[in-house]
Amino acid sequence: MDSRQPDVDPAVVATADDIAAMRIRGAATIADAAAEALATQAKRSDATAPDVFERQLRAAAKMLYETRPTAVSLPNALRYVLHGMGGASVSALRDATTDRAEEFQRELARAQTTLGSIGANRLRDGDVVMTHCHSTDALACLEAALEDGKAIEAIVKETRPRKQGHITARQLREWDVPVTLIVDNAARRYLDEADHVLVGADSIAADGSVINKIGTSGLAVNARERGVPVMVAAQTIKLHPDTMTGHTVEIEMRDEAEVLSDEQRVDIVGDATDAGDGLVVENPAFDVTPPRYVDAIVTERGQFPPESIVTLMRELFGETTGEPWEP
Ligand SMILES: O=C(COP(=O)(O)O)[C@H](O)[C@H](O)COP(=O)(O)O
Repeated sequence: MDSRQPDVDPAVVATADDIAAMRIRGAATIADAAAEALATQAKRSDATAPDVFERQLRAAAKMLYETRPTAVSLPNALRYVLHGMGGASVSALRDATTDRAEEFQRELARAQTTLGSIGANRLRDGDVVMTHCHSTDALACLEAALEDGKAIEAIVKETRPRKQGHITARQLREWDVPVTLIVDNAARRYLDEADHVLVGADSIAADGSVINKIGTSGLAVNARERGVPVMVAAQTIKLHPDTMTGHTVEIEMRDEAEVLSDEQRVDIVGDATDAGDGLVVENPAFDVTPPRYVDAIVTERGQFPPESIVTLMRELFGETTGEPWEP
C-alpha cells in the first residue's frame, strides 16, 4: 500500500500518478481509467466490513480526483461509479461497484461511437478539417466520416507545449488521411484552406463555454473571422454540472519545465538564482472559448447550439452535485 493513503490499492495510486504525469491523458481516456481504477480497488479490497470497503472506495476516488482539475469527465466518472456502490455485504458492494464501473466504460465507448456518427454528418466528401490537440471524441467523428466513404484531409496543429497534435497526426495517418502538420502560430494562415475546425472538450459550462486545450479559444476566434465553422465533439460526460450553480471551471497550471528547460532559463537570464532572475513562466493547460465562437457541440444525444446545452445538462445532472466521493 502507498504511504500517501493506506486504504488505497497500489494500482489506483499508479493510475493517479499516470493521470497527473499525463501518461494517461485526454478527458475521455482519463474517465475510463478512473472507472477502471475504482473497479480494481473494489476487486482487490481486503475490507471485511461494508463501511471499510466504502471508505476505501471513497479514498481511492478522492486520490484520483486530485490528479488534474479541468476535465470534468473525471469527477463525473467517479460520481457515476460510486453512486452504484450499494449493498449490505462486502461481496454485494464489490459486485455492484465493479458492475457499475463496467457499465460506465461500456456507455462511454458507446457514446463516443454514437457521437462520431452524428459529427460525421456535418462533414462532406472532400472536406479539410483543422484539429487542435488530441481528442478521441473529435477523431470518432473523422473515423465515422471515413467509414461513410468520405475523403477527408486534415490540418493538424502541433499543440505546444506537449505536442498532442503528433498523436492526432499518427492516428490519422493510420487511417490513411492526408495530414498537414503545422505549428500553432500558422493556424490563421491555414484556416483559408479549412472547411471545419474540429476540437474536443475537457469541460462544457452551463453557458455553452468550451474548456479545452490552451489555444482553442484563439483558434475559434480566428476561425470565426475567417468564416470557418467550429465544431466541438464532446460526450455528455464533459458537461460540467457545477457550472449550473455558478461555479467556474479551474484551469490547470502545469509545470514550467514543459515550456522551458533549466538550460534555456540560464540562456535567457544567465546565472541569476531562480528567486531573483525576474523571469516568470506561465503554463496554463486549457482555455475557455466563449459560446459565440462555437457553431455546434456534438454529443451522443445530438448536436446543440452552445447556448442550449444547459437544457441537456439539467436533464442529465439535475441541479446539485456534491464532491464525487461524498455519499
Ligand atoms: O484538451 C484535450 C486534452 O488535454 P490533455 O492532453 O492536457 O489531457 C482534449 O482536447 C480533451 O481532453 C478532449 O479529449 P477526448 O475527446 O479524448 O476526451
